[in-house]
Amino acid sequence: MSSIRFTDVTVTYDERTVLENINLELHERRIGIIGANGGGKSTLIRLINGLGDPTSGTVEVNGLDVTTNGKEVRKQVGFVFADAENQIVMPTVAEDIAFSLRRMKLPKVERNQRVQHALDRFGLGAHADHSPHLLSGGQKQLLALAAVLVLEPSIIIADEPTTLLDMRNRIKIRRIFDELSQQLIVVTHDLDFLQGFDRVLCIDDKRIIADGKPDEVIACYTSLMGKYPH
Ligand SMILES: Nc1ncnc2c1ncn2[C@@H]1O[C@H](COP(=O)(O)OP(=O)(O)OP(=O)(O)O)[C@@H](O)[C@H]1O
Repeated sequence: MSSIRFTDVTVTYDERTVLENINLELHERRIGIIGANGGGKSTLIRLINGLGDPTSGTVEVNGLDVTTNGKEVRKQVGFVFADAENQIVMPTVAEDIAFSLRRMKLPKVERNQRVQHALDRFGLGAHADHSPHLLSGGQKQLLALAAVLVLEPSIIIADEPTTLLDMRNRIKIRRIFDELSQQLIVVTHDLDFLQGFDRVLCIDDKRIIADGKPDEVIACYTSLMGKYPH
């Protein structure tokens, strides 16, 4: 299993500290991250593939410092954005999935097979030749996941991957996630989705305030939410 290590990580934007002195080792296969809006969840996961740099401290992925080895780390870490629209680069759904495979320089036959498998797996086959921009919000979310999973990265990070999905697709994504052998880190407000995960972290006020099995961390988060004024 892959390994991610945060050592004394602080992130400050315009003199406002968003994460403070985070020390963390992530080895488990399925890890969830929850917490209040604006708490620093996306900031934390973006550090794992160098989408942001720590203001101080280090983040390592499989022994590589992310700040100095960004390119190598990004080959190992697939990132699914919360706004799937950000990930669309090609004129058709099939080409969009194929695009991410280009840099792997696979033989054409294998590339086509992988694209077809991804289209089938995510129920997008009927839309293969359509413009991704014409897909529904949930279908775009499925496409964004497909385009990352097709690369088979050793770590997959997904920022709120189920927000726009109907129940059927949510169950489908959960099943796909359960079948993955890779390490998976999911930021979500969908607490039920985390049942059965190996570890959940709750982030609030710059720090990790709970870290453990889903039930105990969700209980902590629920009680925290109750303390906010309505
Ligand atoms: N590039 C940036 N420049 C300035 N401030 C930023 C930047 N990125 C994030 N922030 C701020 O950092 C704080 C944490 O944002 P972040 O997106 O990490 O929170 P989050 O826990 O993922 O929130 P949500 O649940 O709403 O998605 C927010 O107050 C946000 O405004």
